[in-house]
Amino acid sequence: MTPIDDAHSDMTPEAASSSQHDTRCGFVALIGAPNAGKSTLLNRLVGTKISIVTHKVQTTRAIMRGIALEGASQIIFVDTPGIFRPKRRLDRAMVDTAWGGAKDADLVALLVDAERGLGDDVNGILGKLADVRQPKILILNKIDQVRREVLLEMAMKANDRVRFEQTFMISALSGDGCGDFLSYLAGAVPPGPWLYPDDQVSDLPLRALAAEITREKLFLRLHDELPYASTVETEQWKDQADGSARIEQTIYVERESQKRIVIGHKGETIKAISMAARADIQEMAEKPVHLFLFVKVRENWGDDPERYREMGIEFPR
Ligand SMILES: Nc1nc2c(ncn2[C@@H]2O[C@H](COP(=O)(O)OP(=O)(O)OP(=O)(O)O)[C@@H](O)[C@H]2O)c(=O)[nH]1
Repeated sequence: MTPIDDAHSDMTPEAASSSQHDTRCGFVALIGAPNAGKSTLLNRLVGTKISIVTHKVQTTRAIMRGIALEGASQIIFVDTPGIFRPKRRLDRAMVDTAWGGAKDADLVALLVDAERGLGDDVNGILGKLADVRQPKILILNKIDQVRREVLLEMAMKANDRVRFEQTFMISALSGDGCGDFLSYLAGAVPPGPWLYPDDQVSDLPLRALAAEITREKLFLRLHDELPYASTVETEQWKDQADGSARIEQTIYVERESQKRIVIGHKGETIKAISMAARADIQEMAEKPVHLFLFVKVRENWGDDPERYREMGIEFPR
């Protein structure tokens, strides 16, 4: 018998039967080094494209949430920006945001790229995790690439350093082990009413998601030429009478030279970015989309705290 069943045993039969339908709801922070696979896992568990996966390291800046439903449980994921050694001011803000997300959550899940193993970055995170009070879960990801013995040794080493409630071995890419992880979370989040209607998979407004999609296309196309400090904002989203949406977005870069790169020869680059983004935004919005992209220079963008705040990043007080 689970503790919950015990608690019900002295209730009236009616109360006991209605409480069997009691819901659970909680926040799970996904913590991990850049490229550990957080976005891939989140996309899989939530079943819709919410967090953006790119091969560019450190692209997940703002905290994004995806909501998974499993049985009577609603699991709200807080996808954190990559935790890594801060260099610039923006980077430090990202790290603080990531740990802030962890402290507000009911559970903290550390996702480790098992292919890379327990390097300096993961060891640093393990050191900090020991001070986190919430129940902690270890997830070794990319098991499709790693031998079993290596995985077991890694799991043991990590568990020696931090008291994890549970260790999961998964492949976010193939889905192996992801269902077990989700079932575990469904039972681990606290009893309580759902915070979001069940058809709502993300609390990010469509405009922000649309901006993320364009930013993904921008990075996929220009990964080596553009600093990740470039950003995209949806300035206007108009649902039109014919059922389509007219969307205007601005790509902000730091220098004139970057503006030229984004636009490309005869506008070819921006056209390609726009076409790719439009296709994905259309799919997300489930309606035809007319996308208009503008490129503007915003100098010293990376040092402007107001910009971070708009992205949900707060500086420590
Ligand atoms: N082989 C393999 N590759 C994976 C797996 N999970 C993720 N990847 C790949 O790892 C890379 C990084 O994945 P992301 O999901 O973007 O990583 P992230 O942790 O969100 O990265 P940041 O946003 O930089 O923090 C991508 O190329 C994924 O396709 C897996 O289970 N197996």
